[in-house]
Amino acid sequence: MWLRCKNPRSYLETLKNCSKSPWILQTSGFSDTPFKKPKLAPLQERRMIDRRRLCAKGGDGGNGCFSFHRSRHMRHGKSDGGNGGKGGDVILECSPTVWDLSSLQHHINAKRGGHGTSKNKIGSRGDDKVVLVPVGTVLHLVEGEMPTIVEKGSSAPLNPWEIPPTLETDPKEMNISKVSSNKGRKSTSSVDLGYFDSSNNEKISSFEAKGPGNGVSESDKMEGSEQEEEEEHIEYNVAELTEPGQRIIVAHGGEGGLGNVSVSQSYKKHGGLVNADDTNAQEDENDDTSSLTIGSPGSESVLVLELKSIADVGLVGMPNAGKSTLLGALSKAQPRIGHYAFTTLRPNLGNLTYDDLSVTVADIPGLIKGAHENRGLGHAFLRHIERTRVLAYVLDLAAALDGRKGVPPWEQLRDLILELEFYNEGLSDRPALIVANKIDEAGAEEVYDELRRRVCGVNIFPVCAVLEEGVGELKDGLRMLVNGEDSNRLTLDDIDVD
Ligand SMILES: Nc1nc2c(ncn2[C@@H]2O[C@H](COP(=O)(O)OP(=O)(O)OP(=O)(O)O)[C@@H](O)[C@H]2O)c(=O)[nH]1
Repeated sequence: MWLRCKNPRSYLETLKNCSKSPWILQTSGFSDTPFKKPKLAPLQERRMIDRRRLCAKGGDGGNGCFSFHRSRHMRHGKSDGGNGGKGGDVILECSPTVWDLSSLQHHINAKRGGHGTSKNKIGSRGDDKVVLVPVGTVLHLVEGEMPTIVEKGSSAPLNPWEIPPTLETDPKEMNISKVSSNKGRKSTSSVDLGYFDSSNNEKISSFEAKGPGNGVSESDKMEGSEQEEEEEHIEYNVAELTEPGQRIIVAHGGEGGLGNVSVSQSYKKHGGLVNADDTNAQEDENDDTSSLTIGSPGSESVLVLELKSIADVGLVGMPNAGKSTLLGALSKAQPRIGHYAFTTLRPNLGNLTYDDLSVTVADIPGLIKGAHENRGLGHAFLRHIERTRVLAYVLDLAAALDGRKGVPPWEQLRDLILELEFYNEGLSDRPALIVANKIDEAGAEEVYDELRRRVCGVNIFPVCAVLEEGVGELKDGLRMLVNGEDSNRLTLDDIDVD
């Protein structure tokens, strides 16, 4: 039986019911095809995003409360305003479930801390904003504080009712005092500020910067000329997220303001307040310390996140050389395989297991001549090769056979090395071997012999990835490379093109 629906709502209702009944649905157009084909996302949208700019802002601290306890018997009661809560941090967490940076927002703000209230109630701590990033994310700092990594320390619980220490009048120490005053509430959170004292149950250390710009203090930056300030100064590789579960704070929450309990304790300590019940004294206190009750703003930072795959072996080759097929033959990975170029749009990872060793293999999207000038899929993927220990050049023996438009394997090899070197000098300088793929094709044997004559210095493995022929020998070759038993490298001098 056919159903006819003109109203889209009733169409949906009918669609729902349709799954329960054997009836066939016909849309208002009365076409023969009952359902429309889902639209595929355009190619641009499916591309891997492996570089993203991120603006992070920690939550502002909550304000301290200025209140006095009053009752029928006590007209001018004691101070009872609680401290404001600390703002939340913006945290990046390394997760193996995330493939690329496409799900990352450009602006990330953590929640602000709650305000303190009367009866000495401390404001709630602002929620942290935890953002998942892929394994192998590298951070470059454009603006703001250096990120801090979170190291789990002793899990001894803190007393949440610990009374905050009094305020120091020294403005330099004041900040530290304010941080310490949050110790009681900190125990509820897994992460907190980097400058907590060692008695804390979590110790957070600053990252050692690896780039040339490291060590430049804030004051040094301020001294720079105006022109320099206008230019974007990036500190490269300030931190790396390489292990699942690793966390890093990129923007700290602001400290909560002091409630008048903490303020008046300090006042008494320094002789400013003689009698807490004295109204004039309370007014003086109000004037001098009102600024201290305001929570400090959360820190801000601008970062560039860059994804670099981490693998032991990188499969490098021209499009259609058979890299994905080879990855499937070497490991249990099931990458997309197609007879057209650029089937692989993002690096695929596979695990190659030996009895005593496990090796990660990355299938890097195809490179073409001019990739470093952003031709083909561009040079975005060349950065993944930086994070591989050894290289396997996958060459298509059949690319130039039978009048096909491809180039012979030795030219493929030369172009690949040139692309790597154009992108980053020395990128090809790592232990390597050659996979001569598609040996099953007619005429490929002769091309293979020619390849052996023209290329020296590294091992060449004839392979048919589709039929998994020669894969066992290749596995042994890769194992020797990863172990360090074979450290042969390939240079342009080893290739005879003409
Ligand atoms: N005859 C033959 N064909 C192969 C062999 N290996 C792969 N192919 C075919 O070559 C085509 C390309 O294979 P892919 O594995 O997608 O190649 P790729 O290098 O990953 O391609 P990109 O994704 O464009 O980088 C497919 O049609 C495969 O079936 C082989 O050993 N012999």
